[in-house]
Amino acid sequence: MFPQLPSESLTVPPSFTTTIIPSIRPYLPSSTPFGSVKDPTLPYTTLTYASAVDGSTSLFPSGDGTWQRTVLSGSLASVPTHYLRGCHSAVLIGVSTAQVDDPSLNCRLEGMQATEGHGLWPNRGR
Ligand SMILES: NC(=O)c1ccc[n+]([C@@H]2O[C@H](COP(=O)([O-])OP(=O)(O)OC[C@H]3O[C@@H](n4cnc5c(N)ncnc54)[C@H](O)[C@@H]3O)[C@@H](O)[C@H]2O)c1
Ligand SMILES: Nc1nc(=O)c(N)c(NC[C@H](O)[C@H](O)[C@H](O)COP(=O)(O)O)[nH]1
Repeated sequence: MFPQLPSESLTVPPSFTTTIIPSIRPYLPSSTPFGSVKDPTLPYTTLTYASAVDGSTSLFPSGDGTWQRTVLSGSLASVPTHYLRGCHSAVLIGVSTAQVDDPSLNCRLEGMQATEGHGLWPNRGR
């Protein structure tokens, strides 16, 4: 059994504000001047994921045939995840993630306005 991903509000460590935010700010949608975007008619997209050392993003138990919610990262890694959620208009996930994780996809970072979940996922008939 894996522990649940943390659902409480997340405290921002001072080092995140002083070192991490300045390094990712140039890549955020709100900081990117239209002139540097190749095609401004396309959505500005940021890819974020957690992976194990072998590159896996989730357990897929053989015999079962379904994805399984798999906790790979800790609460410290949740801080940039939620910061990015707060900087984007929507979060796109796979349909299996919606089925297996039932994620809230909101921003629970202290000091950033808490947003309602605003996830999108491909339907593919499910
Ligand atoms: N670690 C993370 O950061 C992270 C993030 C989100 C979800 N997850 C986990 O991922 C699992 C579900 O993932 P999902 O929602 O993307 O599943 P999904 O089944 O909805 O989507 C996977 C898609 O990838 C396609 N695909 C499979 N192999 C391919 C290949 N070789 N080339 C091209 N396309 C291929 C499939 O046809 C399918 O459409 C859950 O267990 C969830 O917990 C992990
Ligand atoms: N950062 C991160 N570390 C992980 O170990 C892991 N498995 C994910 N993957 C995404 C995860 O599977 C969930 O779908 C959402 O992180 C849940 O989102 P909520 O907290 O409910 O808003 N993401």
